[in-house]
Formats: sequence, C-alpha cells, structure tokens
Amino acid sequence: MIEVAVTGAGGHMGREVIAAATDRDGMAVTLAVNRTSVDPVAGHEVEDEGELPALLAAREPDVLVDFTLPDPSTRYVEACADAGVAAVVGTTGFSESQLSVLTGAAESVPVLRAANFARGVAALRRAIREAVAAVPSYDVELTETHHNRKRDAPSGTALTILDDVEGARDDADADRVHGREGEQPREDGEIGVHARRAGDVTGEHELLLAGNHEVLTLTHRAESRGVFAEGALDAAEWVVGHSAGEYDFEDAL
Ligand SMILES: NC(=O)C1=CN([C@@H]2O[C@H](COP(=O)(O)OP(=O)(O)OC[C@H]3O[C@@H](n4cnc5c(N)ncnc54)[C@H](OP(=O)(O)O)[C@@H]3O)[C@@H](O)[C@H]2O)C=CC1
Ligand SMILES: O=C(O)C1=N[C@H](C(=O)O)C[C@H](O)C1
Repeated sequence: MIEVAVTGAGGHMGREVIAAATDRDGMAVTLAVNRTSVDPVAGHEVEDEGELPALLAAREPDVLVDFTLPDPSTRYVEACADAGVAAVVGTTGFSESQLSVLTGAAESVPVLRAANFARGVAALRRAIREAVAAVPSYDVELTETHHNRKRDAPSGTALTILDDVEGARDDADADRVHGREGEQPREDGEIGVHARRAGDVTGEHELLLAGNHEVLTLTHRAESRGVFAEGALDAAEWVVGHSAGEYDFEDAL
C-alpha cells in the first residue's frame, strides 16, 4: 500500500488528487494539509499546513503530492527532504531561486516535478519535438488558454513546450515575444507566446507552425482536472522506491 500525503488539500487540484488516490487500488491518503481550514475532503480530515514537518515525521507517508504555489511548495519539499519522503510537484510558476531549492532537496529524496501530468501533453510534447525538427524554418506561435483564477503566465506547460521547441530547433536563444501591440513586425526566428484567461477553461495549449504556404497546428485540451490528478498519482507510484534525484513525468511513462 502506497501512503500519500497531499498539500493544498482544499485547492482544486488537491481535492482531485485526494479523490483519485482514495479510489485507487493499492493507495491510501494518510495525510492532508491546507493553509486555511477546510471541511474533510473525500472523508479525510484536513490538518494545518504549519504542522506538516511534525506530521510527516509521525506518519511517515511514502510520497507527498503538491499542487499549491511556488513559495509553499518549496517549503513542503524541504520538509519532505528532512523527513525522507519522496515528492511529486505539480505546482507551476517557480523562480530560478525556488527551483534551486527543489534541486537541493533532491539531493536527499526523489523529487518528480512536471508542469503538466496529462498523458496527452506528454504525447503532444513528443509530437511537437518531431514536427519542429521536420520544419525548423517555419514560424512558431504558442497559445495557451486557462480559467480566470490562474496566476502564472505563460503557463508552466507553455514554458516547457517553448523549451522543447528551442531544443528541437537547436536555438536556445530564440526571442520569445509575449503578445504583440502597435507596430511590431515579426522577426525571423521569434516565437510568439499568447496567454488567454477566461471562465473555467481547464487548460488548452496550441502550437501553430506556418511556412511554405501551409499551416500545422498541434493542440491539447484538458477536459477535466482528473487527468492531471491520475497522472500525478502514476508519477507518485513510480517515484516511490527510486533514489534521490530530480525526475520529470517523462521518466515515469
Ligand atoms: N502539473 C499539472 O498537471 C497541473 C498543475 N497545476 C498547478 O497547480 C497549482 C494549483 O492549482 P489549483 O489547484 O488550480 O489552485 P487553487 O487556487 O485551487 O489551490 C491552491 C492551493 O494552494 C494553497 N495556497 C495558496 N496560497 C498559499 C500559501 N501562501 N501558503 C500555503 N498554501 C497556499 C491554497 O490554500 P487555501 O485553500 O488556504 O487558499 C490551495 O490549497 C498551480 O500552480 C497550477 O498551475 C494545476 C493543474 C495541473
Ligand atoms: O493552473 C492550471 O489550472 C494549470 N496549470 C498547469 C500549467 O501551468 O501548465 C497545467 C494545466 O494546464 C492546468
């Protein structure tokens, strides 16, 4: 039985993760914490996040799954490193210095972080790398659309896709142009990036490649947060028992 701790238990993703883990064979939620007080989630009492270090030491879960914000997420992963608990991180929007905290924690425990735990996005990324390598001179524009609560822009997934595009074009210095306004003709090699926020859209990413009198679009649309939760739990099952280090969702597939 894999014992799972969930942070951000009262958030949209935390609730999905607790519900999915509760339903999954061979998995049990043994700890759930949140910043503010919330009613039980899927029958699990939610405790104060300030107690997390002590609760990790007392209950010794196998893995912690985190979907919160960068600042609490880095604190939680540091607590995991102190307690010897593996971590799966779905939070996005980290700064470079926050990422280096996660890297430090990964010297003690396995830390698997991914901006998107949908299996379809893993497939999209492979398709994008192949398509961009096949038409490296085509113009590239990336558009992502999310619900109006989302704080970080561009999305973590968009940033990952941009890295994939640059890697496939062997152009680490591509100019990322965020939106356009006024007189701003397109420069060769630039990548246009567009972030839309509206309603309750779960998450959409579209890469457009155009040149040579043709247009190719590659799109993923998440229709439920359940796909992210299931992917994060697949990652949690995979990461338990692995040695300390940094891992990506692609490692677990
Ligand atoms: N990797 C992936 O596949 C996915 C990643 N995400 C990412 O997951 C994260 C969470 O998304 P979502 O669940 O929609 O967000 P929500 O706003 O619904 O939930 C955020 C959670 O973080 C907690 N939180 C907020 N501020 C703090 C703080 N200062 N200290 C401690 N806890 C805090 C909230 O607690 P409280 O209830 O007290 O406010 C809440 O539990 C985002 O970064 C998002 O981009 C989302 C979907 C998929
Ligand atoms: O905030 C969200 O909701 C999502 N965030 C992730 C991201 O920033 O890429 C993944 C997904 O698109 C949903």
